Amino acid sequence: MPVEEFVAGWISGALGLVLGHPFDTVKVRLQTQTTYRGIVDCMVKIYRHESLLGFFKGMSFPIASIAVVNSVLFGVYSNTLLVLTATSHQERRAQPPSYTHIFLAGCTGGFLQAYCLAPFDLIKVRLQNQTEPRAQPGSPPPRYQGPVHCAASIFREEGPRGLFRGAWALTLRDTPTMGIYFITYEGLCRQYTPEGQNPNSATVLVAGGFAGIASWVAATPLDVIKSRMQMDGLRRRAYQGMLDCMVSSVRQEGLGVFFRGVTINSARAFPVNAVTFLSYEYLLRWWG
Ligand SMILES: C[N+](C)(C)CCCC[C@H](N)C(=O)O
Repeated sequence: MPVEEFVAGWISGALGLVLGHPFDTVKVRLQTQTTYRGIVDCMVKIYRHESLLGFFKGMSFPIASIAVVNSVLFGVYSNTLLVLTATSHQERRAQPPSYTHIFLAGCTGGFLQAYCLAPFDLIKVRLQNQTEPRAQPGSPPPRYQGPVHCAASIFREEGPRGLFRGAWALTLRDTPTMGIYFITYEGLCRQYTPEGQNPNSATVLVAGGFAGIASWVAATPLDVIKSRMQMDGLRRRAYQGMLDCMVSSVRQEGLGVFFRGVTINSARAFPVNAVTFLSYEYLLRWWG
């Protein structure tokens, strides 16, 4: 099994992640809290109240986990294509796989990475939602002091299954939308590249950026439900399950609730995924 794809997936994922984390914090807050009037209001409040560091809450864990998550995604994607089409990464420019195969490989990668991502994503969301400023003498400490403390507290208070809260919603969110992700990327690359050649950097950046946007727009409704399920169970359970969460969110906030955070998600998705695909492609060409 070729391993370069796993390593390239890891490095490219980490580069994209740091760039996108501040957007991600704003997104999670807009989706789960009602105190902010919009993107700008949320940014100003985070900055005033928590300083620049507020934007980077919950980042250390994703950085550690992206090694597993993004390498599973890209590694499984590429190796599934190898099984389906019997072509290696190097051969795929000359013999491009069909869109059905690309979609299936993307869904497989998305499905498997969702399980690795679930506990890390839960901890990220819980930490991002702590609005307390940095510890000051005399002020009560925040509920979770850091990722490890957060994981241990969830384990203690909500049991081992608590670490997988929201995992179902996450899997449903990622399986089809990772198919969309790779189809959009390949489709745009093929559109702007003469047959048999490698796409140039500008094409890779733009195709990667739009792949990120397309898959995130499709993923946003379940992303909102996922974040809410993850925050549930902190004090008392508000939702009986995913369906109940959907129904009561729509009842209280209208259908628009499914698109909370879509603007900020797209603004984040373009640079993050442009950088992810560019570094992925170049690392593989460089090794290959
Ligand atoms: C499938 N879904 C839309 C959830 C994600 C697609 C892009 C994944 C990328 N690592 C990012 O963080 O943007």
